[in-house]
Amino acid sequence: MPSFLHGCRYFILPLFITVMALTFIQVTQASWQIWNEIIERLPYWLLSIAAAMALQFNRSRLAYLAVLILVFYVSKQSSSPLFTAPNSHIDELFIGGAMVITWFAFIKDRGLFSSHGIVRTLGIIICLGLGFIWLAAIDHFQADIIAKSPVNISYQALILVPIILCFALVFFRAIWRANLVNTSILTTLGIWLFYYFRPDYLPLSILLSSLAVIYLFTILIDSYFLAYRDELTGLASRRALYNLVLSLGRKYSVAMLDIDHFKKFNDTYGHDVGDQVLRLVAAKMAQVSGGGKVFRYGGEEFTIVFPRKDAEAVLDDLEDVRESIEDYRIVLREDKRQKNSNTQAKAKRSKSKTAKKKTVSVTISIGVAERLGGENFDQAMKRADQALYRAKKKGRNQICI
Ligand SMILES: Nc1nc2c(ncn2[C@@H]2O[C@H](COP(=O)(O)OP(=O)(O)OP(=O)(O)O)[C@@H](O)[C@H]2O)c(=O)[nH]1
Repeated sequence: MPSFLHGCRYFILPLFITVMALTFIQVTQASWQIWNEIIERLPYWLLSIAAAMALQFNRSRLAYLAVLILVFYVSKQSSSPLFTAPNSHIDELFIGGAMVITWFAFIKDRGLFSSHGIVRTLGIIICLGLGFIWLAAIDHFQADIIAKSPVNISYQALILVPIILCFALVFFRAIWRANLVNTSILTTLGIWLFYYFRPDYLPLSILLSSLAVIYLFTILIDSYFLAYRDELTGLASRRALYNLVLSLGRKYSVAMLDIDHFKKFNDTYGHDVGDQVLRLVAAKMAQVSGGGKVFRYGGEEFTIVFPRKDAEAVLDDLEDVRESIEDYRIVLREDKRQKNSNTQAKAKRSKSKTAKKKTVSVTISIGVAERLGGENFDQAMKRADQALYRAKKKGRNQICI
């Protein structure tokens, strides 16, 4: 389960913005009616661009959804019998569509032009088919169900059953795995169902164009994070550091931080525990005071840049970081293989849970340097690196200028 902040960023905020934007568009309807002709064409362009971008950035689920929605829009706009025929099965189409969207919430992004592509196409056909089967079953057993049900159950309520189920599944998935793609898929289902229940609230062209814009934003923001965030620790990456350098003034300090004896630590506890420790140490560093900006430079090395500060001024902030890491007792997570062992072992473990909880700790060494007149960032960083080397030489777990 993601943290509250993570959930706000990837789930609550995007949904809130979407609802506010659609409400705003609805309220200001009168002012954009004159653009209707252009607005009706927007979904063709935006959905095609979203599909192409999603494909380019390996977001195949969004690519599929964009194409399916585009086909749906074409069918709604077209007068050809090929497209108007499904419109007489609107309930089936909406239930099937809801199932397709739900299925996409649970599968992974995979190459479109591979065996996965065939499986996904088959899945779409099956989900759409299930919509038809469900309604045929309702038609067939309706009388029986209504007669045997202890509560008064209507035809509409029976249609709602799979829709509510789909929505609940996608909703909880989006909370559990809070990321922009899952939130986009939830929004797709929300808009899909909203159009089914309230088709007159907003034109379809507006709803689908909004979806395309949401997909484009998702791809854009995801790509930004991919380029500028370190995946393991969630800190800004080295590329982001060099981006910051472009906007640094003349006065700043740079600190290089390195976990002590991390090779030994990895060798003793394994690489997975090493990763876990890297994440926790990074989280402690991210709390640095004094306006420091933290980056994962690479491996077990981190960089903190303090704009507009000299080295003396940041010593206390860095000392706080060093101490907080030294004092931090890291509780090791259970090994997955251990978790799967038999129930007897589990019972034994739970009995001595608190007693046997394994904790480890690490220390860091820090080298810090302020920019001297005429120096560029690399030169200042090199001196911070030399200071770090001195801190290691002097016995580690300390700061050197
Ligand atoms: N678990 C894990 N280990 C990493 C990662 N990146 C680098 N390492 C390990 O970090 C260790 C760095 O070791 P060294 O550079 O020899 O330094 P050290 O053992 O920390 O010793 P000192 O720096 O001299 O205190 C290597 O064993 C790398 O494999 C990572 O992403 N995850």
